[in-house]
Amino acid sequence: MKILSISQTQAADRYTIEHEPIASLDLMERAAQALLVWFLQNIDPARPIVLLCGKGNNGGDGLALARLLRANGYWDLRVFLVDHKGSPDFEANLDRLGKDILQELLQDQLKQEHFPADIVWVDALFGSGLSRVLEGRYAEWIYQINERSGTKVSIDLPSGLMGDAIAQTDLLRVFKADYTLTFQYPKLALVHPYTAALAGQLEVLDIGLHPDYLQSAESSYSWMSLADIQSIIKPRKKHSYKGDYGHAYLLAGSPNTMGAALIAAEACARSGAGLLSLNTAKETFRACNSRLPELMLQERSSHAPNLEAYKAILCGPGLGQDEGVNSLLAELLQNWQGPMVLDADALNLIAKNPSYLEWANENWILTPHPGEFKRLLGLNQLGPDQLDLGIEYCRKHQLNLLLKGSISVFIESDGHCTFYDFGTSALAKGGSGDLLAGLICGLLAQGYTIKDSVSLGLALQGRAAQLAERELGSAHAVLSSDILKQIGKAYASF
Ligand SMILES: NC(=O)C1=CN([C@@H]2O[C@H](COP(=O)(O)OP(=O)(O)OC[C@H]3O[C@@H](n4cnc5c(N)ncnc54)[C@H](OP(=O)(O)O)[C@@H]3O)[C@@H](O)[C@H]2O)[C@@H](O)CC1
Ligand SMILES: Nc1ncnc2c1ncn2[C@@H]1O[C@H](COP(=O)(O)OP(=O)(O)O)[C@@H](O)[C@H]1O
Ligand SMILES: [K+]
Repeated sequence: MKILSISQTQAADRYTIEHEPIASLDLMERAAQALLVWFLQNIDPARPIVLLCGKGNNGGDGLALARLLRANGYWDLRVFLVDHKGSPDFEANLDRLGKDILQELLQDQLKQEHFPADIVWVDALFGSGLSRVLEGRYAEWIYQINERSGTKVSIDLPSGLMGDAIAQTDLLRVFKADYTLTFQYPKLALVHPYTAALAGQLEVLDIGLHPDYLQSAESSYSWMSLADIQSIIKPRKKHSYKGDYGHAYLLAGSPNTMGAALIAAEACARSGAGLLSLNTAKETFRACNSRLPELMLQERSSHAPNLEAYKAILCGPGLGQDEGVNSLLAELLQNWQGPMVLDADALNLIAKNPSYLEWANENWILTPHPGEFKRLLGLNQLGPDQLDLGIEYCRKHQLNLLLKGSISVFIESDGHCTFYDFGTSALAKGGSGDLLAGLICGLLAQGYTIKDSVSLGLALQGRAAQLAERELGSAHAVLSSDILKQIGKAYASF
């Protein structure tokens, strides 16, 4: 799915109004119906709800939702208005709002009143019409609600978040949502690594905007949904042989960090790769054989072996950074032209030796977490321009970057970005990145394209983590070893 700019989003609304055709007010009603469905599925009708409504169409959505909530058994509602005057659709919905719903002008209540701890705050102050950073009373309200407890739900965009002007966003003047219910397409700020956390959990609601507009709109950002994954998976053939599924080669592990290599290796094997060789320190062979007997082990020396037999390579998990490893990595980077995943210490060694990037090509996939990404860019801190810097890096060196995070972004060598929201907080633990790198390498070995390997790798990692979480009862307790065991069920779930 394409991610549209704010001006394209507004054009999509206008196109739908003109070509469906549908009245703007009826489109707002459809949006409010979609919001209502989410509330019915997620919010207990007994909970107290406060809706904060601005004077534009985002506020209009809030008013329409208040009316529908009341009609569906949500009794404890209060509507706070910024103004009684506003956009035509706002005013029409204010007229439609039953007088039995408590309406107040927003003044000092947020500072002075006590609100119950289980309150639901609905943020309908500003959406895609926000044109500048919030100031004065608006900034003050946002600040006060952010300090309050309760569940916070933003309509379309958290107020204060500029949909696609990331550099202009002041992170302290944005409503901090637990959920953002956005219409039809994700907006860049909702998935961008600098601002995504402000949106909480993102839900994309279909409000039936005209598909022709989306088809013709140009965008270099897209959003992958789990529904897109099934078509990527290649079934395993009955009359097949291990040679049909590729031989993966891992340069990973050292005596103190063998776990990372073994997690990556097991993920690689469970992804379906036919054969797997691990080049690692001799002292670790016993541990490797007992943990993963399927492995073929190769003793590490400072020269790369003949690589002809291999289909894909992964370098980095638990590798260490000593001189022997460094020269071995350099030799591999220079000589190997096939698909290759570079993770962990391989990234740290590239950061220390930027001249290695002269050998880069479109078959390289670098998979940094934010710390590694900073090192690759030579920065102390990642700011609002981090995605642009990543795009520039990919174009300059003609390689691919997977920026990992709670939402991950895959940047291709032509600068196109794909965003993925497949994971869970169970993955916020050592080992998850090794597991992902192993999966991607195993998929590359089976002949999946670079993009499909990344997409399917992320989908398997995310779904397997969800399944492990379900089985163990909580994200807290999930280990990479638990996630590895769920890879089969993750495949079956698509
Ligand atoms: N069109 C459709 O069919 C559909 C649209 N939908 C909904 O409409 C939303 C977009 O609505 P919108 O365009 O009316 O803008 P919105 O975000 O409500 O704010 C505009 C108001 O804010 C003001 N303002 C701006 N910045 C400000 C600031 N820093 N500080 C203070 N004020 C500021 C601005 O005033 P001005 O800039 O003129 O001063 C204006 O009064 C979209 O997000 C979705 O929820 C859905 O119903 C689906 C169908
Ligand atoms: N809160 C989260 N939600 C979803 N995915 C997450 C979250 N935290 C981490 N991840 C994923 O877990 C992996 C962590 O990778 P990394 O930091 O390299 O771990 P390690 O080096 O310990 O293996 C990445 O794929 C990242 O996208
Ligand atoms: K909002």
